[in-house]
Amino acid sequence: MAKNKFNKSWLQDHLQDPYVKMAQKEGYRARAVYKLSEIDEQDHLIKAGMTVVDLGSAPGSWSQYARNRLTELGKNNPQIESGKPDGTIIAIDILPMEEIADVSFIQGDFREDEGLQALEALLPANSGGKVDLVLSDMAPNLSGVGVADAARMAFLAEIALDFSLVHLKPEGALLIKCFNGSGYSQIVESFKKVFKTVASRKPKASRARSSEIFLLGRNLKLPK
Ligand SMILES: C[S@@+](CC[C@H](N)C(=O)[O-])C[C@H]1O[C@@H](n2cnc3c(N)ncnc32)[C@H](O)[C@@H]1O
Repeated sequence: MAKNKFNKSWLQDHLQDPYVKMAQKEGYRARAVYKLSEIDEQDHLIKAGMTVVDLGSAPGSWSQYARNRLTELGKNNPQIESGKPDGTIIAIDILPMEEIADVSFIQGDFREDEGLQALEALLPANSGGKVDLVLSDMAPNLSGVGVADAARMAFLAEIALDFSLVHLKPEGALLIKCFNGSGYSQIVESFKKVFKTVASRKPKASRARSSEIFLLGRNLKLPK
């Protein structure tokens, strides 16, 4: 198909997409928010008082969602100022992200020491620098070469897992985006070594034709 024909049909699909329309109506920056919201509704990921790390956060809909949920939960806590979240959100992306109130954002590469250290410096000291929930919607720029793209995706999954091993609380959780193709079963095996429970999720907002799938690990296996 000619390139501009492909772009036209993508644009048409995008404009007709009910999740795009809903995101615009509800003030979210991306339709991706409905992937996280469906998983959160099913798995009750976000709870009051949590420290949440959002890897690959731009344009920001997952951070917006986390902030909205924590603010909703903050209404039950008299110690939380009205309209403020009961919790902490720290986000990182290579790309710039427009400010979101109460979200600390670092523009940096999570694969690089500099980006990682900037993120670690923001982890709240009052919880010993420990985190309750790591979210990763990180995705590499796709080259179209399946094996190379899968390897880049697998690497992002691996470093999100390494970060979680060091920084999650024992009862913490990690949710990552993967491709259900080459390398996926190895990522699942790595998750099973680290977490007591591992589940895959394909939310309705994740297009059926996409090999995208989300992997959720909960409760770290403590060293014996
Ligand atoms: C699908 S988008 C995330 C959408 C976001 N969850 C939202 O709801 O708005 C994937 C993001 O991952 C980011 N990303 C990819 N590799 C990264 C890396 N190594 N470090 C930081 N961000 C990365 C990309 O720049 C991109 O903005």
